[in-house]
Amino acid sequence: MRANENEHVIEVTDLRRVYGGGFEAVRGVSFSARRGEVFALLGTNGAGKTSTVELLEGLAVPTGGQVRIFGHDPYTDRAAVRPRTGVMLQEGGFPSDLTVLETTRMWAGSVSGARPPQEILPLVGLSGKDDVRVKQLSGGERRRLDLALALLGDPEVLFLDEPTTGLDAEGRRDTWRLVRDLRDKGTTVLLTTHYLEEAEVLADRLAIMHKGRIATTGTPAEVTAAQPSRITFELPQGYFPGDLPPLDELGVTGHDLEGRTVKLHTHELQRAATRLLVWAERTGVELKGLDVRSASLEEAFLGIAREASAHEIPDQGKNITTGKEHAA
Ligand SMILES: Nc1ncnc2c1ncn2[C@@H]1O[C@H](COP(=O)(O)OP(=O)(O)OP(=O)(O)O)[C@@H](O)[C@H]1O
Repeated sequence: MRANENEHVIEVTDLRRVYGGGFEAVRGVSFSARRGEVFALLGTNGAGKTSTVELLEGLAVPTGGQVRIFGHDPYTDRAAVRPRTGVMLQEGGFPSDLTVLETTRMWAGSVSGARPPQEILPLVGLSGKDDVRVKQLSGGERRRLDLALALLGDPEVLFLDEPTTGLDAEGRRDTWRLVRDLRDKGTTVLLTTHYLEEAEVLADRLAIMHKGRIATTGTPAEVTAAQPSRITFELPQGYFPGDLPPLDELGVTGHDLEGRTVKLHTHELQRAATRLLVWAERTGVELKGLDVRSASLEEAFLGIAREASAHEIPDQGKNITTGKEHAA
């Protein structure tokens, strides 16, 4: 039976993972993903993404909290979960002397109801590579083979660990297209990536992890909207910062001055830009190099990482959450 659309296919509640030496890599992480949703787990190096995903894949037992995939514990109820999941690991680790076709057939042997290799290989752009040995594949082609193997069982949940590392721009876009198609057919995808553009393009919702906790979560638009937008311009000749309209009137929450370049940060971009332009018009000055932009996911990521470090991850904070929220 396939999960219905509103069912949370992945449910993670207050998950904790402490390694042998006592290091707590995952510190109370909660999130969920519905059928046909792409959920991206982002984070700084060592944030705990892999440690979390391994628990979701049933490869280790959580120290605390719980994971449910289709309502089952992926570790203790592996038989119920495994046939419905596809896992694309960071390093496939196949015998490198086998050809692409032999590898795919070998893998298919361990998957119940596997799709024929001839159906899967073209999907990932490996048509015509049947007889090429794995060791002769380029890094990007190996990544495609990793993906092909994860798709053999026609999974309802797909774990993609940095799926486009090593792919060129075209390969990356092909993979994005494939992930979107899978999502549209109802596959739930859990994606980890260091490419923020990839998360921005693919994710329906995302969480940014830092030091074992979720620092923020939401749709890409929600996460970026929480960060200030920016207005940059050159201070007109003969003018001083004090000649500008009062910053609070502009709805500005922060500013920097580098040489004569003014950077204003605001959560009210339209109001700030309008008032600044009206002032420039009335004063008869040109704002050279004027640049008005919303925060990108990359800026949001850097801002969150900076803020999280500055706050030493308190349990409660303005933009720092304990990860206990289930975003709608
Ligand atoms: N087996 C282990 N024993 C002890 N500490 C570990 C072990 N595996 C991972 N860690 C530590 O746990 C933390 C989280 O590691 P993890 O690999 O989950 O992070 P990540 O977010 O996937 O990082 P990256 O983006 O760099 O791949 C790191 O500080 C890492 O050193």
